[in-house]
Amino acid sequence: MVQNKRVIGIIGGSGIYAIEALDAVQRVEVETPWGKPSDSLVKGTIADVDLVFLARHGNGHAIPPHQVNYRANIDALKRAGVTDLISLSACGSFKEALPPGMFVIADQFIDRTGGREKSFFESGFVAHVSMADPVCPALAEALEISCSELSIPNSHGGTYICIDGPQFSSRAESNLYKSWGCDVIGMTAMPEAKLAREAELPYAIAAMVTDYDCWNESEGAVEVAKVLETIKANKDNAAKLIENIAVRLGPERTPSPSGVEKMLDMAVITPPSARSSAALKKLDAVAGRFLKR
Ligand SMILES: CSC[C@H]1O[C@H](OP(=O)(O)O)[C@H](O)[C@@H]1O
Ligand SMILES: Nc1ncnc2[nH]cnc12
Repeated sequence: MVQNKRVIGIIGGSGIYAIEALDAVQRVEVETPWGKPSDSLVKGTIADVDLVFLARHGNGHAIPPHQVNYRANIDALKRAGVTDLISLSACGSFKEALPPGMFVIADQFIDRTGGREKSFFESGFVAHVSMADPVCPALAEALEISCSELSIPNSHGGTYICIDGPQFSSRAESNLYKSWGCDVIGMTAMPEAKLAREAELPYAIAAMVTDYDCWNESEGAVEVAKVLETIKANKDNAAKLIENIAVRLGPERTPSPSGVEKMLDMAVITPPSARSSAALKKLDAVAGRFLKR
């Protein structure tokens, strides 16, 4: 059964390592069948809405994007009862119309990463989820309305291309991605959004533009110091956005219009007789609803 009580999961990216507005804060260490998440989960409430926060790059930003344990992060949040997942990320921009400080509520992704664990489903339990519309339209719309209400510059829709990093792109790559029509670039939304889908979690992303990548020669190349400066200048906006979205979404939820909460009903191909007990054991949280039907 789809849960009615809402628990908002927030994954904080570069520069977002805590939520100051959280009340009744509890830090919880979690272990998952996929290993340890990036950090302890921080549970709390804002205006009677339950939230669970996770710092994607861990305490002190010690985990680089290509070594984040994305499976453990999504499993841990699912295990903690999260029903709606919002990612906050820093990103580069390919468009003059998306300048630094703009929050891009991306709704499509291009995955250029390799060597990352991208699925919960392995030998003994095979499933193919749809990534046609990877973002929950209701969460994305709520992000847009919250940004607008707070006068945070925002743009709804757009394609986020995810590279492995940790190096920024070469100018040739940057020009290529721009020519593909990508809007923004980052290093973390993949496989995060894929795994959220496999875990039947509605997902949306607010990607804060911090730079123009390097296609825009008049701006020079990307540097971490400049990225951090932009994040610092817009950090209050991220904090206000989290508070506003919690109040807007409220403590009770209705199912996502995307139907993601029942995604596995259409995706699993391995019949019960061919499923391995080892695979099933690891899927107790991620595929719990499906397996208990
Ligand atoms: C500090 S610049 C590069 C770094 O920032 C972004 O991280 P996140 O998405 O977690 O905010 C980008 O993806 C890179 O990991
Ligand atoms: N230009 C860029 N490329 C990849 N990840 C980023 N994160 C912030 N800016 C970025």
